[in-house]
Amino acid sequence: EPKIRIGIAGYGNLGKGVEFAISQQPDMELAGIFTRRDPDSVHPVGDRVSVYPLANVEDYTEEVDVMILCGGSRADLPEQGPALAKLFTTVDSFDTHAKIPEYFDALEEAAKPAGTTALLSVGWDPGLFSLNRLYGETVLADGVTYTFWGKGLSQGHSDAVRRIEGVKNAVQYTIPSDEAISKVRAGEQPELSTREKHVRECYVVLKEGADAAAVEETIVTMPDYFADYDTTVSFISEDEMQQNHSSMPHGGFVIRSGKTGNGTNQVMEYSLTLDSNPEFTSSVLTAYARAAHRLNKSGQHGAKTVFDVPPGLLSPKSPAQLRKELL
Ligand SMILES: NC(=O)C1=CN([C@@H]2O[C@H](COP(=O)(O)OP(=O)(O)OC[C@H]3O[C@@H](n4cnc5c(N)ncnc54)[C@H](OP(=O)(O)O)[C@@H]3O)[C@@H](O)[C@H]2O)C=CC1
Ligand SMILES: N[C@@H](C[C@H]1CC(C(=O)O)=NO1)C(=O)O
Repeated sequence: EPKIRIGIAGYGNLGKGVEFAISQQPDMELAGIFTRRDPDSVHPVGDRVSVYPLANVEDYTEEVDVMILCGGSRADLPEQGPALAKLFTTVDSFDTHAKIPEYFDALEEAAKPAGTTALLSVGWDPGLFSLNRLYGETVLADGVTYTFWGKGLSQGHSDAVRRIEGVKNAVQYTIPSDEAISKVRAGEQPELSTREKHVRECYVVLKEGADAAAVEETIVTMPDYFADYDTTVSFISEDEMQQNHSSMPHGGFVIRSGKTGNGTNQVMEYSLTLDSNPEFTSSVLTAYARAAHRLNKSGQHGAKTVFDVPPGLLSPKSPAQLRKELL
């Protein structure tokens, strides 16, 4: 079996994580990195990795089996996703939850006629948490589901703030409400609004001469990202950013508490504790790249989500080997 040739579109936290993840896969090789910046300004981990201008990506359709899209969900993927799905089988981590249906349609429109396969919203949320919410609500039909994130750094929210005019650098931490979590764990099945479950803390380095009040207002009112949350914004120096906010831990859990029989209590839980959000997310993207390649080869074209991917396709092991490992 020839190795699956992976391309990376966009070299940031995720792009670097995918480069690491590929090196852990026996059946994959990195065909190249594609960036909108000057390729000479981008320094991969591996010293023999080719870096190309994204503008020339059409020249590489014969060299790449699966392109993993590592751009930002708010400003990059809405344009890059459909454009690249016309050329390649793709996997991305699109996470602007409210816009997933319209993004799905745009990818379907691009991939179907092109005979490519576009796996969208792969990661942990959306992604593995989505799967576990589905398992919970289908297995425990009578019940309630809760998702809590953090305390940790949300890459989607951090990226969204970094794109605001006047912002030089930014990170966003998501903090869950301990009170809400304890009510859920006590089995109280509370009704919780978005605002009652998490608060968001942003740390921002401004560009020279930027208007702090205008940046703060843009953040706290940002639809789909901050408008529904209590959000604080602190302005710090680049030194403070480098000293205090260089690691990207995160995590969280999905919990389904329900009843079976004559009111028997049952609880399902899936949790993550991540020292590196991007490296974990990149590992999910890379496993799903294997599945995307197989789906495409079997004629499954168009847009797909994690709900459409049989789990066995993620594994480098044969179906026969997996069957031996069911228990
Ligand atoms: N579904 C999920 O569970 C998760 C989803 N995500 C998603 O992943 C997205 C990407 O996150 P992340 O990798 O942290 O984003 P980054 O900000 O690190 O990178 C986004 C893009 O910005 C460009 N870039 C990166 N570094 C620089 C730089 N120093 N100067 C200029 N441009 C730069 C790159 O494009 P180029 O190389 O072309 O310049 C890159 O593709 C997030 O927006 C989020 O939506 C993240 C985590 C989990
Ligand atoms: N997509 C998130 C992954 C999780 C984290 C999160 C949040 O903190 O709001 N929501 O979903 C990310 O970009 O890190």
